[in-house]
Amino acid sequence: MGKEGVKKQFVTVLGSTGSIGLSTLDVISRHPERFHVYALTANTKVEALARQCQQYHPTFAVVADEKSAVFLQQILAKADVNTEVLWGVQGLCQVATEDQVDTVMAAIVGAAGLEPTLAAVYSGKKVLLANKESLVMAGALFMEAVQDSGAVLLPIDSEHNAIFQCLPQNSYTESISASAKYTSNLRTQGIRKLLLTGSGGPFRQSSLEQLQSVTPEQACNHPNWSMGPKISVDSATMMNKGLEFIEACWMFSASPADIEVVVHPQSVIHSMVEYVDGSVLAQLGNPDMRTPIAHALSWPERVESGVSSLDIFQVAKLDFEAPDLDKFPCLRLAQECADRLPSAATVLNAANEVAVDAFLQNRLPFLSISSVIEHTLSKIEDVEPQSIDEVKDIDQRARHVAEVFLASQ
Ligand SMILES: NC(=O)C1=CN([C@@H]2O[C@H](COP(=O)(O)OP(=O)(O)OC[C@H]3O[C@@H](n4cnc5c(N)ncnc54)[C@H](OP(=O)(O)O)[C@@H]3O)[C@@H](O)[C@H]2O)C=CC1
Ligand SMILES: CC(=O)[C@@H](O)[C@H](O)COP(=O)(O)O
Ligand SMILES: [Mn+2]
Repeated sequence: MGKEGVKKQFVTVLGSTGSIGLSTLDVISRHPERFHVYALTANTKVEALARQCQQYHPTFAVVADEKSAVFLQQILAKADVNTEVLWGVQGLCQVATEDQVDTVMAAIVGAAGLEPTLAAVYSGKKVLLANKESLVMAGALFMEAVQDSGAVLLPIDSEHNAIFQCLPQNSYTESISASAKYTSNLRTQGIRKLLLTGSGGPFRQSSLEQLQSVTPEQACNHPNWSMGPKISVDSATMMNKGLEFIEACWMFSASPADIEVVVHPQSVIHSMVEYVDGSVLAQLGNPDMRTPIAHALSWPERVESGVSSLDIFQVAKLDFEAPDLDKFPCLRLAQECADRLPSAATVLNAANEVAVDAFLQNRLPFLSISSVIEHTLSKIEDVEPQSIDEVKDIDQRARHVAEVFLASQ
């Protein structure tokens, strides 16, 4: 028990060296009586992970491979830190499922997060989902696993966390227990639609001609949020809003027709829920991920997050626009996938990861990201995957098609 009579949560942070990982540790540090860091994980930033181990003394730390594990062990031995070092996907799954773990922050970027996040779900953990790609690529099977295991799935993505906060009490638990794909039960709860807000990214006001020559540095310069490179590029193409559209369909058992994307350049309203009586509930706050992280970590209670008060007088003005689907075809492609069989979203996600990676390495122009995705979607037939192995196979095939197309450009 902690000081306040609250049972201490043992937390595994998957992706602790990333942007969400760092914000999570910042919130956790403010409440040592509530949270204990059980395990931390990184991919390549071994020295950063070593510093985190020196600060939080987790039971386990996980890195990508054996060589990195040996390097980390050496640093920790010199610093007299008694953390056990594991490596690879097996290590990630172990720290996501250990009996002592109450809560798993799923903050690895991309498809690499699928296995450990699902492992946490299968073990019935409280899963704080930042890794939207895992839900996009395996939506139906992921949500089935949540229902079967009794895991508590809480949204970290700021928009989904905002929607969650604006839903009627208990409705989220009900929506999670709905079984079939997008069995929209929103209407039975008096909800007319979900309004998913997005900033429009750094190129909201750029012309198509200007977009031809934008650089990775410009694409990663988000106007409101400080995030990792992959999601920053996704925001710049508005694929982030497309992935979030699919994420919201699965998470809230909503049909694509129930969700409207609204461009809101200030990122002060983080999303809204419209009810049949005309009421629209919104969640507002400064654009700082420590708010949704603190909300989910302490749910159903509230704790201080370190985020300053929203100065509504300084904000003064809130703007709204419809998205421009000609300038941002990635959003259109993702919305189309939401209406197709689930494998389409798996293919979309895989092709997007390949294309974004190529763009970040200056191997692909910004405007060709959507071409890679459109081509890959046209080459792989839509199916309803029956297992995670089938999802992984579709993901691999899509990556191959996207790479071959890239090489031909
Ligand atoms: N950043 C944000 O504000 C938001 C992020 N999200 C989502 O959260 C997730 C994380 O985003 P973000 O924190 O920005 O990303 P970052 O790139 O900042 O961090 C990613 C983390 O994942 C680790 N990682 C990367 N590749 C692998 C791999 N193959 N195996 C194991 N670990 C890996 C990284 O390790 P290392 O540091 O060693 O490379 C790092 O710890 C994404 O899915 C994103 O869409 C959602 C909403 C907001
Ligand atoms: C903070 C967060 O949740 C991001 O997903 C954010 O929404 C990205 O900004 P865009 O709204 O520009 O995609
Ligand atoms: Mn978001």
